[in-house]
Amino acid sequence: MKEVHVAVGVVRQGDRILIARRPDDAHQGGLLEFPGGKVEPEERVQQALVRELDEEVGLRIDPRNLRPVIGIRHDYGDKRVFLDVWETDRFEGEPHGREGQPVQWLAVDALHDDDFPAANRPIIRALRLPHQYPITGDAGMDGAALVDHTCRRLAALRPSICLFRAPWLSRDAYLDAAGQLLDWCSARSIRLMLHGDPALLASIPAAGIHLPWHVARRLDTRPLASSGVLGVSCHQEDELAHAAHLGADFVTLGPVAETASHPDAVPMGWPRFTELAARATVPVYALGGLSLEDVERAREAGAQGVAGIGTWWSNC
Ligand SMILES: Nc1nc2c([nH]c(=O)n2[C@H]2C[C@H](O)[C@@H](COP(=O)(O)OP(=O)(O)OP(=O)(O)O)O2)c(=O)[nH]1
Ligand SMILES: [Mg+2]
Repeated sequence: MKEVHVAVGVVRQGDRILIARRPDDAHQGGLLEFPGGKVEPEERVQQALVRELDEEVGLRIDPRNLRPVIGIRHDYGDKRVFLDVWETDRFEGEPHGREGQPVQWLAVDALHDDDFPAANRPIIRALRLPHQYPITGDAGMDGAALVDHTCRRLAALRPSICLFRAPWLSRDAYLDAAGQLLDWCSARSIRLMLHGDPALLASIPAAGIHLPWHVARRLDTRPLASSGVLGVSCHQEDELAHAAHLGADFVTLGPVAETASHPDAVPMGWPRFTELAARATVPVYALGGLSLEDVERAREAGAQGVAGIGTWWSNC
């Protein structure tokens, strides 16, 4: 079955997104959708999206204002699609359903998986995630010093999500520090991710769990409810597939470049990263030897953004 290349548009106004309803008689009919449609032969995806947004909802967009969100391959059984998703918050015109379809502005939190075609799940995940995923560092630091330092760095960066990674601590020491960080983060709307075994969440009700690959590989089903956030550390293609099978909300993939925290790991480089991200069916953060300056480059390579220690931990 030939794959259909679909240009999909995430049009933002503040924190709300333009959503349409697919006609009852269309493929995946009756469900909600991001406006868009098939890329015609000879058309670039951005051109196709500019055309579709005009035809479907009456908006005029400059293709230079489109930014990549994610690319998702999905097999519906009766149709195979490649959803090539782009976003913009710059448009002219008042959106209206030019093909008679209802359109509305919905907050990201009001987008529910079951209202959309199945292929949209990772798109909704991607829209809920930021472009930076900071990970704590500094092997050897512990106790109050580690908690204080982490809070100071978080106060400076103000991320919306953060991974507390400290594999050098005992389980008790890790849980103690994580409990203090959770109080601090909750008061500032920072989603704190724990690192390691899903059972940690029973002691500390953090936003979610990030599984190192050696933990992820032993699991066969998603280890937490869909309201929690599941991240998985991946390094190669079969690991990405397993993370998707576990229902991961996102993965990290790397190392992309050489990194001081894992000096023995062989970097995959941007070309390989781009290839793997294109085949992934969950949002992928680029990891390893990157800094905040690499966010744009990572997004061009198909990433959700940049994850890492070096991105924010030093330069206190
Ligand atoms: N536009 C859009 N299509 C989606 C989404 N999710 C999803 O699985 N699809 C699928 C459904 C369709 O099989 C395909 C898009 O086709 P379409 O019906 O929008 O194509 P089109 O606008 O060119 O319409 P037509 O010429 O076939 O009438 O992608 C989504 O969020 N937006
Ligand atoms: Mg369409």
